[in-house]
Amino acid sequence: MSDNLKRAAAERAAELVTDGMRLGLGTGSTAAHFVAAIGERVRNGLKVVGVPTSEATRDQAQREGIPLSTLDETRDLDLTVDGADELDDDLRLIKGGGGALLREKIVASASQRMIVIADGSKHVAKLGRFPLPIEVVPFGLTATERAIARLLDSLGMSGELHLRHAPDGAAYVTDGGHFILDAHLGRIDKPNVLASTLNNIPGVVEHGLFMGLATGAILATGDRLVELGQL
Ligand SMILES: O=C(CO)[C@H](O)[C@H](O)COP(=O)(O)O
Repeated sequence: MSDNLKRAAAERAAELVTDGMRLGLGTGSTAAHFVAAIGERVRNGLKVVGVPTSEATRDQAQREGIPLSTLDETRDLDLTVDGADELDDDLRLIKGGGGALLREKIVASASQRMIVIADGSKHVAKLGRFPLPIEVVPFGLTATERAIARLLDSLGMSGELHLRHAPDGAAYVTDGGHFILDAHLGRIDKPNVLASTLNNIPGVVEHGLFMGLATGAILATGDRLVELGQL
């Protein structure tokens, strides 16, 4: 996706922000355009407070001069704007390509509205082409991996689980100190069932299926912005 398309979706989302809003600030290259757009508006007098979904977003928002808070101080958010790796017609998402799924899901869950910003190619008929990130505790990694594989098998799904690595070759570690297993499933026929059962496995901290959280989406295609759900 070209950076211009990401920016276009992000700038449309920034138009939804009004004085006094408590914002969830997403993570990733598309969300970074939103944070930049809000930063510019803050420098021009907009009064908002942001709760970042990752240390990377916190650093960027601080550089932009956006006043920040935590979910402990600011429990209810008005609007979260975040990217996604995939979304379907029902606004069900796969997130976590950037590794921030746990905080992203906590922040989205504390928000009245969650708007997804993405390019049109992320809009799919069926979720699962993008590997599903599953955040797991390092302790008992192999046992957790086997339990996930058994669950997938019992749901009639197959696919490989790959431990995510950082560019230096070491295991990728999330902001919460966990590992990520990327589940290469190809397609997810029943995302609701997979989402609820994955959470029952000890060792699984969270997964990248976001069900019933996004309320709207702004998708940038080559020549226009497509809006889904409620903005
Ligand atoms: O879920 C995410 C991070 O955990 C991102 O929102 C997702 O990976 C999309 O990123 P990008 O906007 O860079 O394509």
